[in-house]
Amino acid sequence: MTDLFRVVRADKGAVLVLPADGLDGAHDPHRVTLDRDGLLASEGGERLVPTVGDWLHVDETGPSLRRRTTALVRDSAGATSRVQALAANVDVVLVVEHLEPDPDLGRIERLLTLAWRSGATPVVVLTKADLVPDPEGMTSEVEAVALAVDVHTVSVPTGQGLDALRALLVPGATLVAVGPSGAGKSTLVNALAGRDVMETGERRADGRGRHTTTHRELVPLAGGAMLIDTPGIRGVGVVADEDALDTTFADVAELAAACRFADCHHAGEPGCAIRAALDSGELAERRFDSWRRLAKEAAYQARRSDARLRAEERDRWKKVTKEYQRGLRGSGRPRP
Ligand SMILES: Nc1nc2c(ncn2[C@@H]2O[C@H](COP(=O)(O)OP(=O)(O)OP(=O)(O)O)[C@@H](O)[C@H]2O)c(=O)[nH]1
Ligand SMILES: [Zn+2]
Repeated sequence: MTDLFRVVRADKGAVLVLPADGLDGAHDPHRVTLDRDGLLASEGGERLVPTVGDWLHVDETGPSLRRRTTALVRDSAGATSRVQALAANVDVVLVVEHLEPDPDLGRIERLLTLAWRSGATPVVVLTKADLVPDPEGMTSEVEAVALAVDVHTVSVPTGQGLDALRALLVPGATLVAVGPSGAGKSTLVNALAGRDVMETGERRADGRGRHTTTHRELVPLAGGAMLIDTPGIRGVGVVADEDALDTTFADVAELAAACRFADCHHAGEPGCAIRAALDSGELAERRFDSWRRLAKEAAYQARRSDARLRAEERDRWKKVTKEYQRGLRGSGRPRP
């Protein structure tokens, strides 16, 4: 017997799963307990921490994670820890940002980089259009930094822009909403689901403190699409790989490629196309700084992950050598 399940929620010691043929929301999820290390075998051979959106294959030999088609990963703190998968097998990443207070362009760029890195398609959703006098003008400002990305401006109370988002909910599609706390992710998920599946800030405006989403959860929608709500991401350690950065900042990458020196630091070298664009106003200082900050993080993460790989390789060899020596001892031959 083989069966396919989808992880709808991942907790510390267990995951909740729904059968692939029962993702219509009519079933109660099953609980799959994890072993003490919280890992599961995967198709690729590695043991992984399961995350929401993962497909779980179960047969006589036990559960095993299917290879992820896409993965939204963030940098987890600590020098030895690996990246943490926030969601897997996602088709569209909704980068949710409020219009009131003012949208944070740097945060949008950061989350777009996270989204591009995942392999899924990013879409920007600007919420609370009902609270600002000029949503169109603000949308244009965001469009100018979200290159090649669709930007939708919505309001849940008025229903503005929701149909355009519903068009993304094609059967079988998985969408994940990311953004800061209070951006309106849960409100949006509820509006798209047509029922209150996630608690929102509104519900506990009763003095018991504002509700904030505390866990990630996959919500199967009636039309066959699936939506993942995530807790507000505060200063996410974006795992910014270079390709993702070059996509988010295609304009900056193009300029940098036109600098006279291939290793230009854009710090006053002759023939620097970036400097020229900053001077002419073609490139905004804010955007350049945002790119530089993320590029620095990417370089740091790359060095750290190299160091980790080297350490793992060293450990592996230590083990191999030890086993070899043990083997020699066992065979009665002299140790080298
Ligand atoms: N006026 C207005 N308020 C909205 C809109 N969308 C969300 N809100 C309000 O904004 C507050 C925060 O919304 P949530 O949906 O809880 O935000 P969230 O992004 O899920 O926040 P976390 O769970 O903390 O990550 C709530 O009081 C919502 O009612 C909107 O389109 N217009
Ligand atoms: Zn330069």
